[in-house]
Amino acid sequence: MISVAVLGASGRMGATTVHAVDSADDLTLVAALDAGDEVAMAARAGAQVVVDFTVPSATEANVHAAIEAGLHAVVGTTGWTADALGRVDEHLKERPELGVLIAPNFALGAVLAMKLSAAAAPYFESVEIVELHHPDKVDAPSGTARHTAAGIAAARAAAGVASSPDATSQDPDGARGAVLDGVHVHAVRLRGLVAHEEILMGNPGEQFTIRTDSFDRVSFMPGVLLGIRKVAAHPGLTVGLDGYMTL
Ligand SMILES: NC(=O)c1ccc[n+]([C@@H]2O[C@H](COP(=O)([O-])OP(=O)(O)OC[C@H]3O[C@@H](n4cnc5c(N)ncnc54)[C@H](O)[C@@H]3O)[C@@H](O)[C@H]2O)c1
Ligand SMILES: O=C(O)C1=N[C@H](C(=O)O)CCC1
Repeated sequence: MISVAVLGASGRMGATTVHAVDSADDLTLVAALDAGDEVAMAARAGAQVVVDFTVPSATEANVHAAIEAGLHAVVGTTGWTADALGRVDEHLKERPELGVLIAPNFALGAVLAMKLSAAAAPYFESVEIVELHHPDKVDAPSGTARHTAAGIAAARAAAGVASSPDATSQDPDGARGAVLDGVHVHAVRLRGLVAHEEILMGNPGEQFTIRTDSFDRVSFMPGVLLGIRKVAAHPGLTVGLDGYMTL
């Protein structure tokens, strides 16, 4: 039995996670915490693993507090920078037995979309990303889009592929979107959506599109539960759920 505490338990993802953990035979929910609660309360409640679905401004401090408290952490909150990941990596050297999983997207389709787009990207001249989310989301572009762009850029750099062609010389209003690691990313916020991403790739005469859709937050739960079950067996920092999967 794995004892689990959820941070951000009153939020959309936190509440869904509380329900999923409660419904799993091999997991026990020992604490459902939200803003104003200390992470140390999770340890006092007997948690072995904390799950963080909070806000970008709080998640790094929560992870450091979890490490201090001797807890494994499974993190879905977005907004992580390379510097913040580096600080967690450094902190974990003091507690080498602990695992921290930071996954921008736990939906299995999204994990596959990130993996497949990196595999395909060197074979296409042009690559762009469109991410589409509910309008209550606070960060843009999405963590998933950032991770997707980084994977695509690394794969293209390793293969020596040139930048996507683009003759745009006038874009006073930023219509070409954000550029992350050299990849254009467009963010849509629309009532009715949950979480969606389309990766578009083009060559002369052909287009290849990878699309992943989360219509409901239950789509993230198999990945979250996989993370909770495996985090103790993966000491150190892992970024991306694919680090726990054979793909
Ligand atoms: N990795 C994934 O698969 C995945 C999926 C969906 C959402 N997300 C991300 O998860 C995060 C949460 O999304 P959401 O839609 O549930 O947001 P939300 O706004 O519904 O919930 C956030 C909750 O965190 C609480 N909170 C704020 N500061 C806190 C703190 N210091 N300690 C504890 N709780 C705190 C808030 O009170 C709120 O209840 C976002 O960053 C979102 O992008 C990731
Ligand atoms: O609803 C959100 O917010 C989501 N955030 C993650 C992201 O930024 O990629 C994952 C999908 C849902």
